[in-house]
Amino acid sequence: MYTAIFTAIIIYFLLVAFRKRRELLEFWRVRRVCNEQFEKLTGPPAVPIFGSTWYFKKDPIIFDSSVNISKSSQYEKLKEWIGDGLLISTNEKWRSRRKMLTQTFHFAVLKDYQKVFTAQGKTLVEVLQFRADNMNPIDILPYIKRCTLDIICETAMGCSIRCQTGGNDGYVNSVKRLSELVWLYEKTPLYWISPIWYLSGKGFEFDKHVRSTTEFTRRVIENQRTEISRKSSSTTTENPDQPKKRQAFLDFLINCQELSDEDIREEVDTFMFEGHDTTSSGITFAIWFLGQHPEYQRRVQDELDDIFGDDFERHPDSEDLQRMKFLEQCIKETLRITPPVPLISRKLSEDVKIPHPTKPDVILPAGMCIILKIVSILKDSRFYERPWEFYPEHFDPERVTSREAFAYVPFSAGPRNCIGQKFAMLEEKTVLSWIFRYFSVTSLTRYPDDIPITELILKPVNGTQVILRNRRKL
Ligand code: HEM
Repeated sequence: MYTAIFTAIIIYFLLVAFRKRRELLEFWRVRRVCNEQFEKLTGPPAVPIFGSTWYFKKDPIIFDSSVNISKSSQYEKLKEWIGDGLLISTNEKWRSRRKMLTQTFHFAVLKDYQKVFTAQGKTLVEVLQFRADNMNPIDILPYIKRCTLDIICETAMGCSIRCQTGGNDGYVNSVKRLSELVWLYEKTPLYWISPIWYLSGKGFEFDKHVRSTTEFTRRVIENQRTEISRKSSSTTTENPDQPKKRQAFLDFLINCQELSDEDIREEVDTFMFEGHDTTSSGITFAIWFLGQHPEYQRRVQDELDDIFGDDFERHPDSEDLQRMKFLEQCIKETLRITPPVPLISRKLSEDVKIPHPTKPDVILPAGMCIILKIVSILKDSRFYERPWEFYPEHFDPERVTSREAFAYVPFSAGPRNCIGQKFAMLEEKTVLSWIFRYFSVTSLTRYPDDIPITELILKPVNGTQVILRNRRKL
């Protein structure tokens, strides 16, 4: 019996090795070159440490390379869900999509999205009002997450799933569970063996959620196509008195006509993934930090009171948002200490030469996967005088102008930087302005005691327990 099981396992591994023979040969070649190169470096032989990631900024290098733009195998599981869209694709496909999609973040389009941020931010504070003035703390993260999900659904797909007020739990839970399962897969090498992934039940669960989210997106695309063609064949002229419907990201993709439904599905799901967990982490950490620093919170509230007085209903417009300068500094400082995307990785398409200060150059060979540790770059004491503290003064205008551009990379940098960074900053500013107009916040846990942990997106290990007090007399 045992011999049979053992033989079956051996046969399975031999078959896998045969199917993957090219990858294995490539792996041994890269490993041999790396070992030769690493011998030139100081440090324990088994753990080659490349000095500081600062090397990657200099000369050849990775961030601003227009050649080394391919993502590593770490993104493969994610690909089964979001497909080969802008985040994962490479070479010509990525270049043409990037050019096309850049238009959807044009200033005029962002202005339309801004209306969604404002409306959903207002719903958030209305929901939270029922939890304020209560001595029991709440974990703020799930509330913010539902708000950012509502925002991304409406801006990306033009449909409202109203999860802040209890709607469409199925889709929301699937998106949440998929992010968890992708991370679990990445950090557990045993799950990379397909039978173990499926025998554990996780594989089937993952496939089920992939089916349900992608079917949801496909249905929305189909409905939107029908709506667009109904309108174009309709003979009735538009009523000029009726407000014009906002264009969603999806409308733009459908109107492009170069993309198939599956191409559109990939891009919409990529935006759904990249565009809500990241901003919910950024907003939550900002609330948490300001709740630990009453002096900075007071400054933010003074700035907001200067803009809105005691009017709690007025929606912020672009001019108001531009005036929230100190709030912006706090958002940037939060993204510095706790960057929602702490690590990114690349598979090198060509050799990269790294000049070594005392020894011959080090060569990172083509084919090697490297990790860029954004979270460490942002704590470099050469550029931040208090690297481990929440200190929004790091973003005083005179300090910013004297700093190297590549020292601040929460949105990555170079050609593969985050296409949604302006969207994200506007969204964070709008939602946070509602929160601090309505509430004073006290955080019950402190940084660094409550350690931010790396999942796909950074999160505080014990959640974000806060107490909210209404600033408005009800
Ligand atoms: C605070 C919020 C955000 C942070 C910190 C962030 C950070 C990043 C980072 C570090 C990358 C590079 C990833 C890599 O190289 O693997 C990236 C790429 C990307 N982000 Fe964001 N992001 C944020 C919000 C958003 C939003 C709101 C959207 C969409 C609405 C978005 C869409 C994308 C896309 C599509 C890419 C791939 C771009 C490409 O490869 O050309 N992100 N983001």
